[in-house]
Amino acid sequence: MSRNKLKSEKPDTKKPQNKPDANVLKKDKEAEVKVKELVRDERTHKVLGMICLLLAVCLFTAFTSYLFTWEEDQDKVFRYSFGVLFMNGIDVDNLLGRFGAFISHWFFYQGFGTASYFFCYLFFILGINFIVGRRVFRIWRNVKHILFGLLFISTTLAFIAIHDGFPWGGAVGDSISRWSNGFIGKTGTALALLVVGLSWLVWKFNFEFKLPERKPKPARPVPVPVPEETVPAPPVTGKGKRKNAVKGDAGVMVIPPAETTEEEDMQLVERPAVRPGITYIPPVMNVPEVEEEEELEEELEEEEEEDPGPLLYIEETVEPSTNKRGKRGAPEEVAFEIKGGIGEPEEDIVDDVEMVRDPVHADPYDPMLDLRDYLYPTLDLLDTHNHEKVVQDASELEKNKNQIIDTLKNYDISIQKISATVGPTVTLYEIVPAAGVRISRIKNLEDDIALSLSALGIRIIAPIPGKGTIGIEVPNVKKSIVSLKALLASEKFQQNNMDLPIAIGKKIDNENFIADLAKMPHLLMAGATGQGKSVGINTLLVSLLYKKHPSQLKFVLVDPKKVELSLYKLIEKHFLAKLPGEEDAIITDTKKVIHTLNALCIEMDVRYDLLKEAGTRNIREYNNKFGQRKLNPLKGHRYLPFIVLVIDEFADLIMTAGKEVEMPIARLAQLARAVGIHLIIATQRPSVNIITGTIKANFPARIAFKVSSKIDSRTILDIGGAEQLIGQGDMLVSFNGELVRLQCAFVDTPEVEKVAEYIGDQRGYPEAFMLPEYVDEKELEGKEFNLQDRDPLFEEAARIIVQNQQGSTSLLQRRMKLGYNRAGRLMDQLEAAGIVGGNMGSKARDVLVKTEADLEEILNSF
Ligand SMILES: Nc1ncnc2c1ncn2[C@@H]1O[C@H](COP(=O)(O)OP(=O)(O)OP(=O)(O)O)[C@@H](O)[C@H]1O
Repeated sequence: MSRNKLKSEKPDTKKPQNKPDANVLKKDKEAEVKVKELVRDERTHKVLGMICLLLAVCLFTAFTSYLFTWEEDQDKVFRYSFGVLFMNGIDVDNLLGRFGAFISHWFFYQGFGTASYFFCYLFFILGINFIVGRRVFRIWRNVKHILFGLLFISTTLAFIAIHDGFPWGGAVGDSISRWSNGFIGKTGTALALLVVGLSWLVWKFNFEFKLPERKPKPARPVPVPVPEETVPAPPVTGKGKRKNAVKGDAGVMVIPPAETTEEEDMQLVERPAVRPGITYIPPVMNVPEVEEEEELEEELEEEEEEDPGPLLYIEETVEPSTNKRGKRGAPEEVAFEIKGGIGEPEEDIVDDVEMVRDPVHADPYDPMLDLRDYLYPTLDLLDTHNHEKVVQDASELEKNKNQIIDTLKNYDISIQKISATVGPTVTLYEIVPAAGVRISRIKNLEDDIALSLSALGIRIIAPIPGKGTIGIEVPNVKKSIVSLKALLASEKFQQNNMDLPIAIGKKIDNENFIADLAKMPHLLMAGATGQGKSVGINTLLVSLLYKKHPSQLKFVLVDPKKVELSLYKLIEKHFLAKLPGEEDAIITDTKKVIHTLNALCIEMDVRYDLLKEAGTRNIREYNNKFGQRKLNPLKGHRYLPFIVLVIDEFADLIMTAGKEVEMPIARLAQLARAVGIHLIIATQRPSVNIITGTIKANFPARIAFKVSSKIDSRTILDIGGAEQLIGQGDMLVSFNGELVRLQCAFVDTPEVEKVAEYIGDQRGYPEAFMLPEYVDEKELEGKEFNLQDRDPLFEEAARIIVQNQQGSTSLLQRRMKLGYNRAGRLMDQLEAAGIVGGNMGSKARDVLVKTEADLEEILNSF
């Protein structure tokens, strides 16, 4: 393996003046990072949690003991005040000794009386939240309740037990009660307390003060065409109500179609959300099965909106309606309220869990919360690589310019104007030929001009697309390195909104070339050995690691050379995907490559099914919808991370496995972009038997490092030129119909190692992302099965297939949560039992049994 070491790394002798300052800054930043890490550290939270719980228990013990010992201890606390804490000779009866006696006296007598127990509760919930690591209790809401409780209960108790020696309401309750007695009298205070207490209960439980409805008299003969009572608004606040809305038919508010008058129709036009005669179904959680719903309720109960799991979803079934009386206010109110809830700051949400649980009020699902503490790698892990500003000798420029002019003159080509753009490794001389000079003439003289300029790597671009000029690229004598760090620090990289941003390199005009791999949508790289391919792959992978969260991206790494990508093993539990049961996430064995590629095809098919069911066209829309909880995880929906497949030495694979590798790659390349699977394929030998027509046709974005022949250049880019590159990361990128010369960004192996370690040291998922199981059809073929040895899930699978009239293995996988192997075996058994037809390749099998009754008959006959 080439260790990607800079060939000419020199110690930096000329340190700039301001260097020490930069170091100071760096250290400060590190210290800050450490403090932040400490504050975010799970263990710090757990320790804090335990301290809070200890405080809660101590206070509870001291308070409870105080109830029985206050008379004995009060004198001593009065007499010695703070001294009671420190004077050894004082005997107190409180279970927590002098501390207990003092603290309880302080809370009860000087504070809030019995309401002080709220403090135990406060420390308890803080402790639980810290220990569990998520907000089991909502602190702000509880603090509001506690404050109210402290004031209300202490005042009420002080008011009731005004003459009792025990400090029921403490000094606070006593003061408020006395002030109120003086202000509005005892009766006024009693009434005020009653009203406040009742108001709180009403606010909390939202009792209905409805007079019993008059039941329609069934015997009454006169037909009433329209019911008198208005349609109640779909419930959004009461818990029970919402539950009603969820459950089955009862939850779906169906308003019978009604005839409208012309006038009403006119109004309806103005309010397009409400049209006559259409059923209105409030946007509720549409859970298919009651058990599932109950499970969901429990989950939500635990979760609240603070930790949004994937279980909350919304089925988009809102349809407009009206009722006869024109009481469109009811449904509209709901819609209005729902909208109002979206985007409200969480802590400001009115104090009712139900509203929060209303699907539309729920927070969007954020996949990043799984690893919420994840820290993106920092730029200081990367090196600057004696990155100097691109400067070129004025004399070199002058010399080249004169030589170009002279050479062209020798061939009777005169020019109007010449200009130069100095890039990191190459300078572009742009020539405007004199009127009447044919461009093809210059093009034909390419080799002669190169010879005359006696420099390697001259590339003539005649004409430069979009300009009427001719370009001559001449390598610089002194080349500068483009460090990946500089690219990643650029605004273009930091601020972009791309799905999979990759920093590739710098153009000749020093503009950073940053592209979206998701748009490419796949990338083919070729280059002779030692020209910068491995560095190129690292550059791409590292730029993705700097921008993506582990929940958003997974790599499938194929490395037949076994050493190039091994560094990434460290991030297995964060960013890598692998086959179930495999030990190594980085695939080096050809057989396993075939399995992995086929597993990716299955993942692609499953994703397509999910997208179809969700009515979305691509992964972005799908994930958005899932994020808004509109897709039911119980139906197999899940957040889909992007998957980037990287194959480092494609030629090796094709040589050993041929079609078996080519077929799935071609399938993936053709279809996988919409479902977020993207391919980066690199090869040393870009010959036609390796980069076949099918592969080429599906890889519109291609990168060529220096190759050994013009033919190779044509194979990869469809045009010559790559053979004239100068190596060391000099590349041509063909993307969006344009051919651009770039200097690839450089990232050294130790830097990649540091980034991988930085990520690997953090908490990851329990294991790598699992790809679907793949079983070789050939291995299954010819295996007769005895119907007596049916899979225990056979009957369930048969019912699912017949109910859905769809003979698809992925349906079984999703519905029954099975691996591909088992679902495939089940399908074969169903075929043997005559329930489904034969395998039809990528299409679903025919379902031969049409009704469930027929199926039951078959099942009973076994
Ligand atoms: N972008 C770059 N900027 C500067 N130097 C580079 C760049 N890319 C590569 N190099 C130099 O070229 C050397 C070889 O690069 P690299 O290992 O990527 O080649 P390769 O094509 O992967 O070779 P092989 O196929 O034999 O592994 C590196 O060690 C480095 O010194």
